[in-house]
Amino acid sequence: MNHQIHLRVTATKKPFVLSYTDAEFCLTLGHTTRRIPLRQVIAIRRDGRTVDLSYIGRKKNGDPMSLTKLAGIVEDTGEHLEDDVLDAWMETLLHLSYEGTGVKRGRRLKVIINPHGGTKKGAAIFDKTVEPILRAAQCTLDIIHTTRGGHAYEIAKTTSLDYDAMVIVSGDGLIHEVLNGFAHHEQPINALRIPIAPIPTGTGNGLSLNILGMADGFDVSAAALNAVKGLPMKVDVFSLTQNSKRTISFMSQGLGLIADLDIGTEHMRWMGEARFTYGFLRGLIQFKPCPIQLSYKAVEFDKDKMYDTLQKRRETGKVRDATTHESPPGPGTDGTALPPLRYSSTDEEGWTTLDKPLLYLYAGKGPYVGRDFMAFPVSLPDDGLIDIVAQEVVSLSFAIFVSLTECPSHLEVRSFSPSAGANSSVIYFQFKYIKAYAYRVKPLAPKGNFSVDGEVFPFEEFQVETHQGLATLLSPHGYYAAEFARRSKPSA
Ligand SMILES: Nc1ncnc2c1ncn2[C@@H]1O[C@H](COP(=O)(O)OP(=O)(O)OP(=O)(O)O)[C@@H](O)[C@H]1O
Repeated sequence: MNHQIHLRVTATKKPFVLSYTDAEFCLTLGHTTRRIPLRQVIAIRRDGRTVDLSYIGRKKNGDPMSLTKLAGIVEDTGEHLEDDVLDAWMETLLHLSYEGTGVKRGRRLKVIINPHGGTKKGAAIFDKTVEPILRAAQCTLDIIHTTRGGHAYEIAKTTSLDYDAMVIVSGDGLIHEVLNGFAHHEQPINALRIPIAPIPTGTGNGLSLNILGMADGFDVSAAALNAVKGLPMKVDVFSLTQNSKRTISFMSQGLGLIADLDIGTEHMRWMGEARFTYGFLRGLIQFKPCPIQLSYKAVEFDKDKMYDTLQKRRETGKVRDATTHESPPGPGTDGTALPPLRYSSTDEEGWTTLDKPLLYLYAGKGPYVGRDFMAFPVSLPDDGLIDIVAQEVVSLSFAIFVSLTECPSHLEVRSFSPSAGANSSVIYFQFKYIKAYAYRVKPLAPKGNFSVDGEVFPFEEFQVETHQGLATLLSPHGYYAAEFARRSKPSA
């Protein structure tokens, strides 16, 4: 169909000319044309000859995304545009914008809002910015505000399974609760198939950064668009077993300096992100080895191979044709139980034990664990592996030297990460970077900090193993959006 519509919006001297191709919606006024990817068009409807169009876009490059609603009266230029032709034109536009990109129209969404997350603005941000987008896209909303810690866990545990996605208006803490609620659902496998779409209003919004990338990771309109138009992306999660209790972790487990940064500076929240810089410097001065023994069932140590696999995944991994989240259950599961654990705490075959003292241990999934902190740069959503970063004490001074020379402008915690920020790649240095099926930690001292997805856990023996593709996220890309460039190895 090759029609154009002339739409006179109040106060414009000339009518807008609306047209589209298979990929873009074009909005022309005079000599200026705005091109909007069809993925960003969320609604068009008419009442008589008045047409309303809604899309998510940026006012200018570099601006955050926002909802634009354009309403005007269709004008005939020469030949009369019949109503049925106009309807067919609009329907084709909607079809290309939804089904054409593999997305069902008018999703049924469960929305969980934590009014206490981050700066406590989640509810207001939802009302002002997110809900208008979801409503404009004619989604059906079932909205609930949490009233206490643990509430999101209970909601997820008992949720009906017929939602197209669960929209979490909060930070990573609530995602952790929801995934654990799903894991305790009477049909855990089916519950974990409900895709999660985070709206970043917490303190730590690592998942949103990984899904949307650094530019849009904190943009609530981009996140709302993802809830409307994102495609299901399978993602691995971990079972963490400690004292016979099994917890689902989706992002990270940290011990030593890394955990001290988060947990050990809780009382300094008033400092904002500066508390991490403070914690890092304090950790350096204290230079405390982390009293643990690490064992792992490794799959890959070669960082070049990891990088190449990452690139290949990004080139070929775009998810298409994923209108539902109903992939078959994994082997041996009928949806009524979590997959059984593959490794016992005494399993030794194929396991390696590291006998060197560590400054910290950080393991997880998803490149970013927080703003500008790319802990696991070559992490893949669904390789069935956990990325483990272990910093040996012996190489500390070299690591600091390298970190600081790589990122002279970032004299803070992010510089100390195995890979820091969007443009650096420090993984070639003295950090041990391992991809593994599983790992276990035995504390060698009674006291220490241990954080799981940012939450405090007891400093006691634990074991972690991966479950490939067990959970589901909504994603615009089908891969983690974090940009990561390899640099050449430093000369010895
Ligand atoms: N209504 C509520 N009142 C108090 N705490 C709540 C409420 N709802 C959820 N919580 C708690 O808020 C925490 C999660 O917050 P969020 O998801 O924003 O993660 P976060 O960014 O890591 O947290 P925070 O902003 O608190 O640091 C969880 O510990 C959860 O139990």
